[in-house]
Amino acid sequence: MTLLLDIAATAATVIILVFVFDSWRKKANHLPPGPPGLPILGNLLQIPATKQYVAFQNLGHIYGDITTLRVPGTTFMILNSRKAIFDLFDSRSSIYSDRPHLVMATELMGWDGVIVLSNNTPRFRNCRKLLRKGLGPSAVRSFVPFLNRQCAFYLRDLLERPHDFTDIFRRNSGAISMKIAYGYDGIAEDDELHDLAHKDHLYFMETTVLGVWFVDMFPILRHVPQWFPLAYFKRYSARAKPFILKCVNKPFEETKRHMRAGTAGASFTSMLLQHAQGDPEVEDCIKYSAVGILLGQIDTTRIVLSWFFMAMALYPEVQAKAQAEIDKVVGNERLPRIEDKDSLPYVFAVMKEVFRWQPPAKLVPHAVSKDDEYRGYFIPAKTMLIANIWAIMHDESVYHDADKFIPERFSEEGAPDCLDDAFGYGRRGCPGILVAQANVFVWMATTLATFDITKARDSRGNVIEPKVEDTPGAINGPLPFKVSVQPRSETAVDLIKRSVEQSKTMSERLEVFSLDE
Ligand code: HEM
Repeated sequence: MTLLLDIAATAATVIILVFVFDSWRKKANHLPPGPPGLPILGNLLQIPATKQYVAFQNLGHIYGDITTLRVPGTTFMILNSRKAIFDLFDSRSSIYSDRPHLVMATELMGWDGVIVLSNNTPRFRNCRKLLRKGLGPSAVRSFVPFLNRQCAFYLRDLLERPHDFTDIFRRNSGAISMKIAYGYDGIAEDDELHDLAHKDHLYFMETTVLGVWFVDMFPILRHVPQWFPLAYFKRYSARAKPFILKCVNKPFEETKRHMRAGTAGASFTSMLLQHAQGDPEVEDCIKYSAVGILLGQIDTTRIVLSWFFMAMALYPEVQAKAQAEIDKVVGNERLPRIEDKDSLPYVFAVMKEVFRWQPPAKLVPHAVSKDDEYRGYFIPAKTMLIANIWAIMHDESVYHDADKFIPERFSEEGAPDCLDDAFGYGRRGCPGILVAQANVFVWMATTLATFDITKARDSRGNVIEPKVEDTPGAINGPLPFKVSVQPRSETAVDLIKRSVEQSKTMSERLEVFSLDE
């Protein structure tokens, strides 16, 4: 009798397992369509090393706006339409807010605590809450005088070293993020820290590129020793990790030291630490959120402004129209300010068009935490889904002549707001959006007020045509290019000099802000 029961129970278990496996197999076979791949390599050879967003957009034309691709170790999906992205990343944000697991960046490099690579865990949600407070409307209002003031120094640098515009963007945006995150003046106070932040950022950019590090595809490789001939990634991470940990810890500890000495000004870190009451978990969240500000701000701002300079050289008529608006509304007695944004709609449209024409984050990856179904397709838990922001911004059915720079498109009826896409989606949307927009707007407006940007000439006087070519990597900036940056007039030079003198007399400190919003 017992034997019979055993046999019956075993048979029932087998039937259930077969049923579960069969229904899983049917579902797994019902993934969104995609190109056939090779055994083992899958679609690896169909993904180019550069301009993946164009290849992904082309696949979308063939297979539809959700395309499945397989590479060794993972299956992922490309979202090529605004509708699919909003349906999943926004409307189903509670399950589409994880990140793909990057072994190289998190486990080997030491970035496991940073927000941008975290899954949607309780810790992540606490950190996002802190970021909402520390970069919310009240905080950003308090940053405005500092951001306005900082423009004068940026223009002075541009006047002195017009050819070094990329370096000027890099150093000034680094200084702004150090100030907001820690209350530091990164240039004057601690050059080493400033350089550390940039080095850190480079490491971050190099190690978060998808599909480049073998160890991300074959996580078992994380266990190979450093001396192993192909273990370049191990040696690289061993070299980099101490810098990363220093960049995470040093400015945070310095801020705490200043707080104990009573010399700390307002900043994201100091304001939030006052309310942390020594709770180590909250302090850890603050520390890593502050690093998120450095990583989030430094390169995006440099990139947006670089594309802006290129656009102004390529489209002089746009530049002239924006300058005419500034001359009429602001005049030449003072520099434009963040508060002028609503009275400068064309300049604001120029800013939007830069974000649309060359979105800094062209491909944005999320991962799904649970099995899901969409339009009858199966999306298994842990699948990485990549929003092709570039494809949406260059969708001809939405933005005509999408490769051209046409700010006027935003005054046409029904034009979508590209800023809803440029800063990401759902619970993962960029927490620095208010700071970024205020900062980028005022840099663009003050540049237009005081400088003419035109195509450069070589030593024989021939025009050097800037090429609209981007760098490979997670954040896409232009390849190095030359433009000519000249002050618009003697009056503009005087205005810059006067503004620098006035700014020197203003407080460098950020104002105290409310954490209630
Ligand atoms: C110039 C412009 C900027 C652009 C275009 C930009 C764009 C983005 C995008 C597309 C994401 C990913 C969103 C997603 O996964 O759906 C992101 C994440 C993030 N950004 Fe920005 N960003 C900019 C500036 C900033 C600034 C100024 C800060 C801080 C002050 C910042 C902090 C962050 C952080 C911490 C994250 C990670 C959020 C998370 O993973 O949950 N960003 N940003």
